[in-house]
Amino acid sequence: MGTVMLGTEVAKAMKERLIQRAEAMKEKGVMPKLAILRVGARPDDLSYERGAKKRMELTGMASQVVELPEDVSQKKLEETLEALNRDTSVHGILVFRPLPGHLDEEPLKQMIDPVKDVDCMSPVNMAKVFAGDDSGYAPCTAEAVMEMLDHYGIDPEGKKVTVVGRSMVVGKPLAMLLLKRHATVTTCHTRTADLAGTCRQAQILVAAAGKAKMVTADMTGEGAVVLDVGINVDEEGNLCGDVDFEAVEPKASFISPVPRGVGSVTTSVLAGHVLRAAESISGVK
Ligand SMILES: Nc1nc(=O)c2c([nH]1)NC[C@@H]1CN(c3ccc(C(=O)N[C@@H](CCC(=O)O)C(=O)O)cc3)C=[N+]21
Repeated sequence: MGTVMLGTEVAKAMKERLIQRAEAMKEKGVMPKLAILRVGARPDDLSYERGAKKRMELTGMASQVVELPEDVSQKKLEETLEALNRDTSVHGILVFRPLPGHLDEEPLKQMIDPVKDVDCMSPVNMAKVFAGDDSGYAPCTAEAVMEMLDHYGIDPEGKKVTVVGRSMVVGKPLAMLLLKRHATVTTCHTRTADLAGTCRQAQILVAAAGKAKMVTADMTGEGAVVLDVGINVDEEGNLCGDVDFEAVEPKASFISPVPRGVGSVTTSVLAGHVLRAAESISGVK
């Protein structure tokens, strides 16, 4: 029987500190503000958007959603991002990804102001994550996994950690955050020869592949800590993770659910990044 790692509990613990910091900024005349740039209406984007707006509101900060149609032109998208870069009332910018297929993410990555880049889209921030320099912003979801481990007193130092997935939003940067904390990290992906065996070896197993219920009981070692980063939407429109929770839970020592797991911490990490951006842009703290 595994202890269920509730992201909602972790978020609750982070909330007071965020409120205090936001309050201090507001007393100095700065209202920290997040701008979300969304193209189209993917269900996972909308889920994140709901969570992020709620978290900003609960911690006393502002948010604004800029919505562009699914078929928006590259030019219009770039102009919109430029305008947010220049807007002095905006401290953090989050561009939902992946973008629709006809759009090119590359110029946006180069363009976003690294200081406002609260979800690590810019190569400047990504390079910092890889260098172990925490003066930039790591992707919020990758950092949320670390917050979950810390909250539940699980130290990755010296442990065998397997990360399933190598995306630039979670898998790859998370491997770097874990390495910084002295874990022995294995990254698995679609071409990994013995995926089940590699996962079974892990003391901490992180599922970030984006494939519903792909982590099964036979892939989980006895007593493993299992973190589910997957945000999938099933046929009925319900959120579900990358882990088959029912089957894996009896073998795990700790396991995070979806929803109310890592995703609910992601928005708290995001709110913290917006605060840090507001502090550095306005020069007050
Ligand atoms: N640049 C970028 N970075 C991302 O990290 C990113 C993205 N684009 N595009 C969309 C996906 C999806 N995603 C979620 C994060 C938190 C919740 C979340 O807070 N979920 C709540 C439920 C919220 C609700 O549905 O009301 C929960 O799990 O309990 C959901 C989805 C981040 N993504």
